[in-house]
Amino acid sequence: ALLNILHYPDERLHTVAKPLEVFDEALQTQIDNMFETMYEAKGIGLAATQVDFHHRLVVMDISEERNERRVFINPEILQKDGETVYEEGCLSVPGIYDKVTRAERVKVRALDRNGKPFELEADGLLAICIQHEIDHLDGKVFVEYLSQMKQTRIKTKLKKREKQNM
Ligand SMILES: O=C(O)C[C@@H](Cc1ccccc1)C(=O)SCC(=O)c1ccccc1
Ligand SMILES: [Zn+2]
Repeated sequence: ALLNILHYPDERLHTVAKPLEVFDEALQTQIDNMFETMYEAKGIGLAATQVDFHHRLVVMDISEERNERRVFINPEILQKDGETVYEEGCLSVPGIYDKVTRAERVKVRALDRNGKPFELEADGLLAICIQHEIDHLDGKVFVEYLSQMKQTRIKTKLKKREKQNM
């Protein structure tokens, strides 16, 4: 089922997600609904926070063919190195793209959808996306890296658009 994606500056996007402890059928449904929502919204990642589910769960597919599903549960970044700048977007901040500086490579440990631990060394867009999604789980949206002036302009712009769409 398609889930509703929260739009910035919705306060719920600043919630810090709790670790996932229960691996039941409901979780599998939540994961499948998040993939369906991410693909429909043409995203390459989606954090549970964005669909108002405040547990540490991220789905991702950065492949061109849209057929390489990745699930990260209770993800932790073990190592960061290098620095890279990328023009990011966010499904919770539609139509806004801006440059963000992040670590070029990350080593991440997480659980897969069956609760099995794994470690991954990532670079490129995968590393950027992992950092962007874990920020969401920590209640952080990429626009918060931009200047105050830009953040104010973005809030005003999105507020106006929300009012028009009422
Ligand atoms: O809001 C999200 O978490 C999804 C977000 C993930 C992301 C995109 C680009 C850089 C970092 C993280 C998106 O998928 S936004 C969709 C989009 O604009 C985009 C898609 C592919 C590459 C770049 C941007
Ligand atoms: Zn985002």
